[in-house]
Amino acid sequence: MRLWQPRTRSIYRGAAVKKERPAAGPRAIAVTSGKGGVGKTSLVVNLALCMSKMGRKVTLFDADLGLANAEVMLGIVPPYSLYEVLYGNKTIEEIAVQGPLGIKVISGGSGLLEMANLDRNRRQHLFKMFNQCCFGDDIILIDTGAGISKNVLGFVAAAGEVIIVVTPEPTSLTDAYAMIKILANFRVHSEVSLVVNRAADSREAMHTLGKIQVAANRFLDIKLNFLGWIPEDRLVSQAIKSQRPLCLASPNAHASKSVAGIARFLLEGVPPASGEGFWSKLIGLFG
Ligand SMILES: Nc1ncnc2c1ncn2[C@@H]1O[C@H](COP(=O)(O)OP(=O)(O)OP(=O)(O)O)[C@@H](O)[C@H]1O
Repeated sequence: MRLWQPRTRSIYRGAAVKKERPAAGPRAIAVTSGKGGVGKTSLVVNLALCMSKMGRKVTLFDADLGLANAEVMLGIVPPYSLYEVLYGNKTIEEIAVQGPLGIKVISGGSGLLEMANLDRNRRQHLFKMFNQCCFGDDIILIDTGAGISKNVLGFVAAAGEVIIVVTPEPTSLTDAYAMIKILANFRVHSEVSLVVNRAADSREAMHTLGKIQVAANRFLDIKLNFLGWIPEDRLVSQAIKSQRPLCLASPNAHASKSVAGIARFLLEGVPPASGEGFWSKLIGLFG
């Protein structure tokens, strides 16, 4: 499987160009944050649904170790996780659960911890199963979990694109910057995309973006792409409480419209170059 490299684009949103999916396989996008609780899972879930509404075949890989929040937000209960694939004779297809609008959900669960202990044959086997399960997809969205652990960085490194979610809070900014710094210093990605969540208004969003951009320009060799901002919206919390994703429960909410805009931008931007496949890279990194 091959996947796309991050896009080259200025920090400000520009004219969108229709993007075609490469024949070789899905585009893998890791969504991460540095700090926890900034709205990463909420973005992944709603992005997946918006992309599905736009006619794309989407797999959501819940790689948030121990916190299967994406499933809770979607109101689904996958009976199995990657653990049963590794130790219980299940295939990835068997553990994948159909979510709303036909999105496919793969739960990493405790199997994520076991990936580091696989021998060569089992790694190859797992890679083949991932490929079979996701080959026909357009997009794999990965909810990586927060922090800068080996596990999170493994998923971020394996994906062709990375989105970092940041809020205007100083702690979120600091942690997002720390993540960007690691990606830049270890040359994991030459560019990353940013989404500012929970901003009071566009001014606050731009201010937040500006702070990261100034520091990155000064100290880091990495390109930042701005995908958009999502306002503070009480309907986000209501949707989570009712376990009905925001863009389905309240498609006209401000936050829903913002996520839909981000999905459009991601799908209709400039086509990036192909790269190595997400699953093979991931399994190599963990092996
Ligand atoms: N735009 C928003 N407006 C208001 N509240 C929001 C918004 N986005 C997220 N939240 C709230 O923030 C909380 C955390 O959201 P979420 O679980 O998506 O974050 P996370 O970054 O995935 O967290 P974790 O690090 O635990 O995985 C939720 O309770 C949600 O209601």
